[in-house]
Amino acid sequence: MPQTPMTIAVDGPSGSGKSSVSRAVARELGLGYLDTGAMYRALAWWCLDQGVDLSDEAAVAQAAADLPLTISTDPDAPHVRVGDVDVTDAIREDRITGQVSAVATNLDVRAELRRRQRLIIEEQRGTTGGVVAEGRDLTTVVAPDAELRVLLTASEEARLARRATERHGAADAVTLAATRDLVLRRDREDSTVSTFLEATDGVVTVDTSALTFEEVVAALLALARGEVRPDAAAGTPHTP
Ligand SMILES: Nc1ncnc2c1ncn2[C@@H]1O[C@H](COP(=O)(O)OP(=O)(O)OP(=O)(O)O)[C@@H](O)[C@H]1O
Ligand SMILES: Nc1ccn([C@H]2C[C@H](O)[C@@H](COP(=O)(O)O)O2)c(=O)n1
Repeated sequence: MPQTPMTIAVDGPSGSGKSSVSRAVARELGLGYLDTGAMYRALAWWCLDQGVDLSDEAAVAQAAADLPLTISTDPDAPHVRVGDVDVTDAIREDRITGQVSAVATNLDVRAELRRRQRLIIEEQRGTTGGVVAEGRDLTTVVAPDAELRVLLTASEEARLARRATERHGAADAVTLAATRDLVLRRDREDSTVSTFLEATDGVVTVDTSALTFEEVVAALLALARGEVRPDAAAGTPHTP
């Protein structure tokens, strides 16, 4: 546990490696891990389960206010529950991935989930000593005062290949085409309400396109431990 509380905020587009890298960094530093995308996914799941029309903005905002969500911050045992239902796996299904942006672009929903995210971050700072929190608006809106803010990027090609390999075991013409919509359309829609394609002032950009997973984790750990000076200039790429 760090001597002074530490929040590491990580943003980036789909497939840049936010979830997997943030979880590994949290584990290594003994911090909590907060997957904010899972909160938007859980709300989408609940709306569909309750028969709420995702295009009815007022109804979806009300669902966000009522959402009986429990999310684990243990990087070794991530789980998400809505009421008594464990939705950890269900929220990763394509039907949720394909529709979650409708929920995530609702501004009332964002206000409510950000409120909950800030509470979790504060709670983690007082218990485990901090948290690695990842999503699309952590560095800019949810935790702009985080001790370390990182934007993970990767080329479109690299991101599609990673997701295709994860979903289908290979990145060929067919699997890349099947993955394209779930990655690129979603980023297009999500970027209408958040800034995660370019770094804002003071956010360190790590381009992961040509880095292995282990190299990206090592780069973030070096930044967190102060072994590498985060260049305060906006969007300065970091090369480990
Ligand atoms: N540097 C890397 N090189 C190769 N594969 C990677 C790298 N980083 C992550 N991956 C793999 O890429 C896939 C996507 O990573 P991850 O789920 O962490 O991305 P993400 O940014 O959280 O995406 P999303 O926002 O869609 O949830 C995973 O299968 C992960 O293991
Ligand atoms: N802070 C966040 C986190 C996530 N979202 C949106 C973007 C995605 O479409 C969806 C699920 O995120 P993922 O699990 O794929 O990272 O939630 C957001 O708008 N803001």
